[in-house]
Amino acid sequence: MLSLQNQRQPKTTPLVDDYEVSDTVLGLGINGKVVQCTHRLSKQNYALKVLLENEKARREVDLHWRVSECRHIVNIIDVYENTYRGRKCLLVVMECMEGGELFQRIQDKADSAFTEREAAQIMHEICAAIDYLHSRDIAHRDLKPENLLYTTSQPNAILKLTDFGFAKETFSNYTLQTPCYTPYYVAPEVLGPEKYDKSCDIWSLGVVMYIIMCGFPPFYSNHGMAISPGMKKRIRTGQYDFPDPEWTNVSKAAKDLIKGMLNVDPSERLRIQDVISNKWIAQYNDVPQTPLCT
Ligand SMILES: O=C(c1ccc(-c2ccc(Br)cc2)o1)N(Cc1ccccn1)c1ccc(N2CCNCC2)cc1
Repeated sequence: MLSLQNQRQPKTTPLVDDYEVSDTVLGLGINGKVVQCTHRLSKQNYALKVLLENEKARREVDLHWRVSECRHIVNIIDVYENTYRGRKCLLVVMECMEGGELFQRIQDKADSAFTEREAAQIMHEICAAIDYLHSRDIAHRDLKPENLLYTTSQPNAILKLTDFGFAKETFSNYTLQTPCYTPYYVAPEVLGPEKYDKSCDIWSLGVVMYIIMCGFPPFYSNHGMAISPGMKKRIRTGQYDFPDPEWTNVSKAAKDLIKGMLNVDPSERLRIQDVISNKWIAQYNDVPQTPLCT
């Protein structure tokens, strides 16, 4: 069902008329690569994401465009639909996030991590982005530190969510407005399959919070491989802990919040409203500045 949102239309004039495209690859998204480009008139630098035009790419651009005003989501400046080497492409011009990835900042901390208050502030910014999405019935579905970028490398930089390659609308196809089945026979999964898309964002949020607090993930394979049967089992059964020395001085509030997000039962798992209103997040300025160094 095509959503009746006032969808913006991509420009069909050549992007190269307005921007000079450099071959500096800034990153690789799920659906396409990101290069740097410069606006010819303002000389301003931007990030350009090149997507081969298809249904998936159109959905990514449509969903990202709808939420692009959020302060904690990478803004879309312009979208062009051009034919490039005989292929129809969607060219997405976005603000240039010169501060790099949250992943890099965590790695730069090497084996330590952030102070508990810095971690709470980072979580507050990510929660603002997820809350903006979930309240508009959109799930991101690929929340990870690599998709969280800083505007600049300054201390007051803003953290923003990007890469909507896996994003999905989560509206239920059975609402009071469209009772398309006789209620007697409608199956439970028809009434609300989508809620699990949103709750998988909360699980990822729990993993991200765990990593920014201690510098390593709650679930990992013991030989540093990507995934292993043991790791899958530990995720499915929620088998993780808060090992000393990294977690010795961490507040109970922070650990309880992680437990609420890493609940293996999606229907029991915290919702974004529970997380964003949690004291540890809401009053991140009052969170103790406990150094989380190992
Ligand atoms: O995969 C990781 C890993 C460490 C750090 C990260 C990491 C992941 C994403 C981000 Br964003 C940022 C950091 O991942 N492993 C598993 C592993 C095992 C064997 C060989 C290679 N890797 C890991 C390594 C060490 C620890 N420990 C350090 C000492 N205290 C106890 C925990 C925990 C996990």
